[in-house]
Amino acid sequence: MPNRYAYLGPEGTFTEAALRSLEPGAPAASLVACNGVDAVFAAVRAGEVEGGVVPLENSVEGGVPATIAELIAGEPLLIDAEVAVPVQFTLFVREGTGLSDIKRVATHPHALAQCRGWVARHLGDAETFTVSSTAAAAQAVAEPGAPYDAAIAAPIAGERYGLTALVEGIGDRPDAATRFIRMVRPGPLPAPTGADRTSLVAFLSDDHPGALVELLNQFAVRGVNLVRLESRPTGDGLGRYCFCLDAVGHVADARVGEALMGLRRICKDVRFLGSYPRAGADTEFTPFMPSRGTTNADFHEAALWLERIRRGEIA
Ligand SMILES: O=C(O)C(=O)C[C@]1(C(=O)O)C=C[C@@H](O)C=C1
Repeated sequence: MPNRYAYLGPEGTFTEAALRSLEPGAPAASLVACNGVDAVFAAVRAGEVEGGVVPLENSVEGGVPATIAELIAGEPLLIDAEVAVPVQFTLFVREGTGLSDIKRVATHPHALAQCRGWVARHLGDAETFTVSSTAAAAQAVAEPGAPYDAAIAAPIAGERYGLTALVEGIGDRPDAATRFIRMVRPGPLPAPTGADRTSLVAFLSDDHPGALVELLNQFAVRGVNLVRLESRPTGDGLGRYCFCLDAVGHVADARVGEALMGLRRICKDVRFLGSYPRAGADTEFTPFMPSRGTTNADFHEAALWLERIRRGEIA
C-alpha cells in the first residue's frame, strides 16, 4: 500500500502540483484532496494519511495565514519536506465568454493578491470573490448555473475542469513562487543532508528593550544564518507576538542545536517545527563565510576541549 498524502484541493491546485513534485510516482488514489488547510492538518493528526502538503509562503504575498496559525497553535506536527513551485496564473472562462462579459471573478486570496494589478487594469468593473483554492474557483466556474464568470487558477486547473484559457500569465510578477511544506506526525527527523532548513516558533518570555535582539543573537553568535523571520500575533491581545524563524542547518548540527538551547533558556516557549532538506539549495541561499569561531571544526574542537577539562585533563 503506498503512503497516502492529503493536500489542499480539489484537484488542480498549486498544492497538488507541489505534492506531485515531492512524490513523483504516487498513484492518484493515494492523494487525498481536502477543502481547506485546516482539513489537511486534521487528516494528518487523525492518522488518516501519512503526511499533508500545504502552502506556507509566497514570494510576493508572504505567509499563508491558515498554515501559519496551525503551525503556531495547532496540535504539534513536524515538517519533513519542502518544495518551491513557480506560480503562474491563467484567467479561465466557459467557452464563449469574452473579457467584457466577466462580471464575477473567483480565486484564492493569495492568487488574487498576486494578480491585483492585472485585474485592476483589465477587469476593473468586475466583482472579485475569494474561495478556498484556485482549483475550487475553476471547479465552480465549470458548474452548471455557475456563480462566477471567470476563475484565476493554475494552468492545470483549466484542463482538469474543461475551461477555456482566456488570458495566460496574468500574475503581476511572472517569477513568483510559493513554498509548500509537508507535515507529518512527530517521529524520527529526516537525516541531515548538509543543505537543510530548521523551522521554529519562539515566544518571548517578557517584553523589554532588546528582547528580539537577544533572540536573534542566539543565532548570530553561533554563525547560524536566518532565512525567514515573521512576527505573528499570538491571539492573546494586541501587541502580543510570536516569531516564526527559519534557520539554515539541521538541529543535529552543533551550531543549530546550541542556538536552540539558547532560545530555550531565554524564551517562554519554543516550538520546534522540524529540520528537513531545503528546496532550491543551490540557488536560494547566498553562500557566506562563517565568522571567526563558528566553523563546524571550531564547534567540534570546542566540544572536545570541554570534555577534556571536565575529565580534569587540563588544569
Ligand atoms: O489555491 C491553490 O491552488 C493553492 O495551492 C493555494 C495557494 C496559496 O495558498 O498561496 C498556492 C499558491 C498560489 O500562491 C496561490 C494559492
